[in-house]
Amino acid sequence: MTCVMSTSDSAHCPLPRGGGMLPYMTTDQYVITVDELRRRYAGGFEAVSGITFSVARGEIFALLGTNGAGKTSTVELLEGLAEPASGTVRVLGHDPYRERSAVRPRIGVMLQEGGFPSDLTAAETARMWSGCTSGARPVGEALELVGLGHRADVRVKQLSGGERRRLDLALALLGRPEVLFLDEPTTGLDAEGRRDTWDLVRALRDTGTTVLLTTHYLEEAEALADRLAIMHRGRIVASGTPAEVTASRPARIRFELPHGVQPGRLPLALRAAADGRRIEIRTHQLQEALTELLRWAEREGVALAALDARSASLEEAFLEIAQTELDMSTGTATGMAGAGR
Ligand SMILES: Nc1ncnc2c1ncn2[C@@H]1O[C@H](COP(=O)(O)OP(=O)(O)OP(=O)(O)O)[C@@H](O)[C@H]1O
Repeated sequence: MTCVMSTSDSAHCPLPRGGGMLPYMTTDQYVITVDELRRRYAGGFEAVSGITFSVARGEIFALLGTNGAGKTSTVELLEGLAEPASGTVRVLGHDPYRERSAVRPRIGVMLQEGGFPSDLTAAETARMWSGCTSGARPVGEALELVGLGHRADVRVKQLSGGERRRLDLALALLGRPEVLFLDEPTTGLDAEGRRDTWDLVRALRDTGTTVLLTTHYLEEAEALADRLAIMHRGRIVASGTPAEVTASRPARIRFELPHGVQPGRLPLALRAAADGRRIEIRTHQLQEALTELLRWAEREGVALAALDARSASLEEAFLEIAQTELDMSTGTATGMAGAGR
């Protein structure tokens, strides 16, 4: 949990190597830069193994990954809670660990688990927090922002898990942070709460706040992130905009052939996996393949039941990447080109 206050900017960032930087950006437009970052725990286990990325001002950047991939370990380095084993981190032009006093006032942090005194009400908790935050917004405003205005006088121990997550977010927002770190911000929220949080995060981005979030919900990353990086075992294995990450994965066309029409009658290029009458085609040329299929169906007078054509979702891309990485680590894969390597 963080106290959030305010000071002035002096962005001065080293250039990150690798695929982390947008070509049209200059270094001072990046508020977070990470270069060859490593983190080791006592005992020598390396949880973060040389990652490089950068986040531009006013951007929402998502860190995704399998359990234990190193997301929280990375975010803690960005928040200045621990010192890297090697590599560099700059947040708003400063080393967040060594120049903590310059960085902390300008960032807001929502940890995975916020520890609140359970006997205080939501408003009392926020007021306590506000006491160590310079330039804090009014407590009522912070609670309203996260939809907790009507629960201000309820004790923390009586709030639901989702409401506590919202209170956590309200505290992170108290100091009007320039950079907001959100570690799994919507875990425990219902569908409506999740959508509300997405709207709030987008609104913050639209007013210039830079947001770095971790999430297990791929749908959340797809809906929110301007850019993202997928981590696996301490390394970034894919990165880019959601569209870039999914574009490298094949699209899918599914349909059922009518009785009496054999899969062998499909145009040659489209013959793909057939499971009885059910056909699945995987293709990197969705438009061309679909056009060819529909023309063939019209020509042959074939009705395609349950026709479904779609680009790969982030979830499919993620699962494929995770599986490929797993296969590679057990020596059974054919290989994978990670965009962020
Ligand atoms: N204090 C610690 N000491 C030793 N190892 C740790 C410590 N904290 C985390 N780890 C290990 O580091 C690895 C990365 O953990 P981390 O919490 O960063 O992953 P994550 O991607 O955030 O995972 P999740 O999605 O499950 O929250 C894991 O293997 C974890 O067991």
